[in-house]
Amino acid sequence: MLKITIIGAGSIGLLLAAKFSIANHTVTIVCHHVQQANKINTEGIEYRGTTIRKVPVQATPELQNHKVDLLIIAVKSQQVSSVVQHIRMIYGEDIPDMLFIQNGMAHIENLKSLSHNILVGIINHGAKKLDDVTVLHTGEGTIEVSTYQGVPYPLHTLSKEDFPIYYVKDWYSMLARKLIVNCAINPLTGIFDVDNGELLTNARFYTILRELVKETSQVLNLNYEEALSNVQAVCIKTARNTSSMLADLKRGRLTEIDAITGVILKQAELKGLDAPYSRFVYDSIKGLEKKID
Ligand SMILES: NC(=O)C1=CN([C@@H]2O[C@H](COP(=O)(O)OP(=O)(O)OC[C@H]3O[C@@H](n4cnc5c(N)ncnc54)[C@H](OP(=O)(O)O)[C@@H]3O)[C@@H](O)[C@H]2O)C=CC1
Ligand SMILES: CC(C)(CO)C(=O)C(=O)O
Repeated sequence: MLKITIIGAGSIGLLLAAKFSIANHTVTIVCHHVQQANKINTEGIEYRGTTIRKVPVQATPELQNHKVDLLIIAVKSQQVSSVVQHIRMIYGEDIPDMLFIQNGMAHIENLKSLSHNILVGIINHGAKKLDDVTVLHTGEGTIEVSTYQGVPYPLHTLSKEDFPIYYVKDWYSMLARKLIVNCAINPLTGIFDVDNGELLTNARFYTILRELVKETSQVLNLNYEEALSNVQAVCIKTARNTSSMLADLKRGRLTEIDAITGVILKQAELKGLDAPYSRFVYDSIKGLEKKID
């Protein structure tokens, strides 16, 4: 059994903490606020999926210099930079193996200064934090992980039949595949205020979705047909999901648009390509964020 510390007690942090604790791993979750840590320590985490379970989990408001097998960084992309600095401050050079699970690709910039064992992953689950101790598993899927650098702890020990984790050889193509999904689904659901499935069932939205997939796959030099069928499959599988971007807008929070569409716009500029659909959705989401201010 592994010793795991999870930094970030939001939707994904709570989901992973509950699932790994149910599987008998020793999990500590680092919360941003002391009240949440206290609540988890007294009440545990309530996992709501096909079953409902109260799971005892240890929580702390401060990352501690404990030897663990794996440090999972489950914060939003824009929070990774300060979390990495904090990890360095607490652990010095003796940092445990780390797993970063953010959407998009912007967090990769923050990993370049580290010379430690690093895994990156993509989460194909839907999760929603209902309150400090309750997480709703809104869409069951898989987790894919890949080695970004070094020789991290083999993750197959964490994989379970009902919560599978697959190893992927090439981290870049794994993240690029997910990036196209997020570039297409997240901003459009945010702009139109619809669940993921409606991007397929509404013919006008679907036309725009296809153009976005065409444009982003061209910028990333990936096959359009494969990318489109992957995006369609995710829309079907997560048809009733509120995307994380729409959820952030509804909660009055900044979105991960810079880590998602922002990356495509930078790549397009470097390659001298036009990306008008991406530019449009980027500015639209930034405009919606301003409305929240
Ligand atoms: N939710 C989902 O279904 C999916 C999410 N993802 C990706 O997973 C990542 C995490 O998403 P999600 O869990 O939804 O995000 P949330 O915003 O729900 O969770 C992030 C948590 O990290 C906390 N946090 C921020 N900074 C720190 C810090 N310095 N120390 C400790 N905790 C901190 C936040 O606290 P506070 O709220 O106080 O800022 C928040 O509780 C994102 O990149 C997202 O795109 C991918 C697929 C699906
Ligand atoms: C796969 C998808 C689009 C599921 O909603 C997601 O990753 C997100 O919402 O950020």
